[in-house]
Formats: sequence, structure tokens, C-alpha cells
Amino acid sequence: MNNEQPAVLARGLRRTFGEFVAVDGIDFEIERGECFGFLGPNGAGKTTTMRMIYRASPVDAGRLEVLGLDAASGDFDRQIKAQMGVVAQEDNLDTETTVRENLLVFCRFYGLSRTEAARRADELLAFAGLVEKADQRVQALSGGMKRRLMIARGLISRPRIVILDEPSTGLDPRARQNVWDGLARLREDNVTLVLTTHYMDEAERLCDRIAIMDRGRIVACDSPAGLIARCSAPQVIELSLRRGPLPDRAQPLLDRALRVEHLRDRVLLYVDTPEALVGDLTRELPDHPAMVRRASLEDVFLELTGRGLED
Ligand SMILES: Nc1ncnc2c1ncn2[C@@H]1O[C@H](COP(=O)(O)OP(=O)(O)OP(=O)(O)O)[C@@H](O)[C@H]1O
Repeated sequence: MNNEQPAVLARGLRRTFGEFVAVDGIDFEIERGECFGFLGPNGAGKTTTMRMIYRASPVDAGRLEVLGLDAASGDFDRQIKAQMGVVAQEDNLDTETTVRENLLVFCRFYGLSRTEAARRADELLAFAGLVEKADQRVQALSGGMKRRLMIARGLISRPRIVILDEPSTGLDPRARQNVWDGLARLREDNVTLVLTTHYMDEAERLCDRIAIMDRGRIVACDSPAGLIARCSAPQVIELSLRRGPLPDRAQPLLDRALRVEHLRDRVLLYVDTPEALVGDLTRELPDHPAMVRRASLEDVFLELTGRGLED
């Protein structure tokens, strides 16, 4: 295995379900030690792409290499699988057994001896912040703790690549922070992280680079800052539509923005400098509170696809 090769390389990667093209011939490269995220709305093809990387889904066309080895190679499972940790989207923990037992069963599955398994389980309980919960049944854990246990389970074989499908979906802010802290520690050990998310803050915060996916294609791939710099303007004024649509007299004000996006509950105005316009909007449209923020990945997504991430 060549250490110069990227962690994952995809060329023309494609997956279809009958007539439906879920992943439409995408190209990407994930460097070793980087945190790479697939960001996109429901059904964009993120999970399918990840499943191809860890070989849970066949590749219909194109080339896929992991750590320099062709995924189609007969040797792939033997050489690569132990180097890859997978944390799937759905929680498939055995809820009847204890937290420690859950880890021990998988340690044994990976071929660790009884003593090694006990040691590794203790290390991972500490990593996941679950030492105090070790002897409780999994069903007594909170959602965030279960997620951390899933991540710990994915790390048993000390993988060099960890694949996480929506690592913090459904978690409250504190639990998300805990998960993010755990992922940051993996980064320090130079583990390659590949994740999917539809949370822009998660992508922006964790990822060195992000591939924005939409309808089976990668529509842009860059660092979060690089992506945001592509926005047509650096500042955004959000006008709330909570109290109803904008009146006709709003149009001349909207015309002063460089670009305008109409969403279900908000209108977004892209500007270089917001101050004067915000003053006028507040005065002229008192029923539509205006809020100023910096352009974000959501704006990049809107500009690239014409749709919001949640639409
Ligand atoms: N086994 C399958 N059979 C048929 N269609 C499938 C199958 N798996 C995925 N698809 C379809 O492929 C498309 C991409 O699905 P995928 O799960 O990769 O999206 P995603 O970006 O991960 O979405 P989400 O954010 O909702 O998880 C969807 O339209 C989905 O319905």
C-alpha cells in the first residue's frame, strides 16, 4: 500500500437504483488526515456515496480507491476493512446488553483476545466519556451517549479512516458539542474523517473541505471559507416573513441588493455593506424585522442550486 495515495479517490463514481441515478458520476479526492464532508439536502446521494466507500453498496461505474487500493480488488476487504471505521446513520446498538458488553462483543469480532478486548473497551469508554455508564444497559443512555458509543464502536480496530453518516443528527447542542470534541481528538491523531451532514454549522466547523452535493452530483468542492468566498456578496440581510408577505413598496428597497432570494419564511438580500439598507428597511417595513449576518454555506448552497438545504 502506497502512503502517498489519497485516503479516498473517486473518478466517475456512479450508482443507480433501476432507472434512478442516485450518484451521477462524481469525482473527488480525500487527503489523508483531512476531515472531508458531504453536505447536501435529503436524497442528494451522500449516504449512497459513503456506502460505496465502505463497500456496503456496489459501484455501478467509475473508479474508487481507498488508501491506494481499488475497491473492486479481491484483496480489498482483507487489506482495507480493518483500517476503516464506520458509524452508520441508524442506531443499531444492542439495547439489552450493557455499554461495556456492546464494545466487548465487537472487540472480539475484530479478533482481539479477551484481555486485549477488555483493555480496548476501557480505552474507548474513556474516549467516549462513558466510563460511568459502562455497566448500564444501552437503553438507559441518552441519544448523545448512544451516538458516542456508536462512534467508539467504530474505532475498535484503530482505523485510519472513519466514516460517519450524520454524526450529530437529532442531538441537542451539548451532545453535539461532545461528539465534535471526540472527532477533534481523532483529527489530532491524524485519522481521516469522512462525514455527511445537512447541518451547515457542523460542516463549517469540522471540515477542512466540503463537497456540496445535489441530486447525485457534486456542485462545488472547497474549504468552507473558499466556498463562502464564492458567494455573490459577503453580507446578508434576512427579512422575516412571519407576519405575512412583503408589501409592493418593498420592491425599490430589494432592488438595492446585489442579489435577492425568496424563501418560504424569509427574504435574503445580499449586499456588500448592509448599514444604510438595514436602516431604510427597518423604517419602511416595521412589520418585517431585518437581521444582518455574514454569508454562510447555506447561501452558497442556495446560489449553486437555487434551493435551500431544508427545502
Ligand atoms: N436501496 C435503494 N433503493 C432505491 N433508491 C434508493 C436506495 N438507496 C437510496 N436510494 C435513493 O437514492 C437517492 C439518494 O439517497 P441517499 O440516501 O444517498 O441520500 P442522502 O443525501 O444521504 O440523503 P439523507 O440526507 O436523507 O440521508 C434518494 O433519492 C434515495 O431515495
